[in-house]
Amino acid sequence: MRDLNIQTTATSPTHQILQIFALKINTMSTQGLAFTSKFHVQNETWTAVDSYTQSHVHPPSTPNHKALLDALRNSRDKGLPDIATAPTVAKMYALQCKASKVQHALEFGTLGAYTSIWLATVNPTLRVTSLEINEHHAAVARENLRNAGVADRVSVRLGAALDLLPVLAAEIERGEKPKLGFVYIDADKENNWNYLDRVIALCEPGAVIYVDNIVRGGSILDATNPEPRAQGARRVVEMAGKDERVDSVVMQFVGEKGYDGMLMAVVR
Ligand SMILES: C[S@@+](CC[C@H](N)C(=O)[O-])C[C@H]1O[C@@H](n2cnc3c(N)ncnc32)[C@H](O)[C@@H]1O
Repeated sequence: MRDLNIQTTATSPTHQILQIFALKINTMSTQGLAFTSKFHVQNETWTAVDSYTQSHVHPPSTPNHKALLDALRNSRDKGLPDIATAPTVAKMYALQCKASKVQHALEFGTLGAYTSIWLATVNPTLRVTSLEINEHHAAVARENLRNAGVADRVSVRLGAALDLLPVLAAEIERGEKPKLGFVYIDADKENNWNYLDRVIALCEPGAVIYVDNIVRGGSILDATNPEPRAQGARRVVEMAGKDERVDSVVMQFVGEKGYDGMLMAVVR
């Protein structure tokens, strides 16, 4: 608890239930791969709940189960960092696209295309554009997308997202691509606000934009934290709250990847 400054007593229900460990612990995840928390906060109960619920709502018999597991394994084998979006969260994004009948989704930060594979496999007609600055990540992502059978609908673009965005904007402007119905911001956190600010104009009304890693184990509360990613989380929340183009909310969550949360902004 020392890292988070959360007030519980040794005998409080919160303490008994949560048992937050400041040390990294490895427990088996929902997909049989061990995850470690980015924020050094993991909890056996959170992981067990994810594991139990996912075994029912996303059992191994689900068509995309193997492709997702293969993508995680291949990414790990090829040396990508263990920072893919949690399975429950990625599935929630895929279901969000399904519920909103999204035609075109944009992701900032592809890594090994784990979320892109979720989006494209759950939504058979969805087109995904994903922006990635790291050449090796992009190469592994393309390989994973081919293996998952969705490479024809997911376009991984190599470069800095701020440079790639105007190219996509011109394509949308010319009518070569539909406006965006879903956006997932999960790249360099320092640019969270720059991405949100610039992408709104590319979205259709009602589009949903998520910004990941906002709560960061509670460290969003620390205004004095000089860490640029922590400041990036605070800035996007503060700026989105003032922005008349969107309605926003921050949702906290816990799970096998620890304690975090996302900003959701809906375009007016
Ligand atoms: C947290 S990972 C993305 C995880 C991925 N969204 C998923 O669900 O598995 C962040 C990725 O953003 C990429 N990235 C960092 N800075 C970037 C930038 N300026 N433009 C594009 N991608 C960037 C990193 O190379 C990394 O692959």
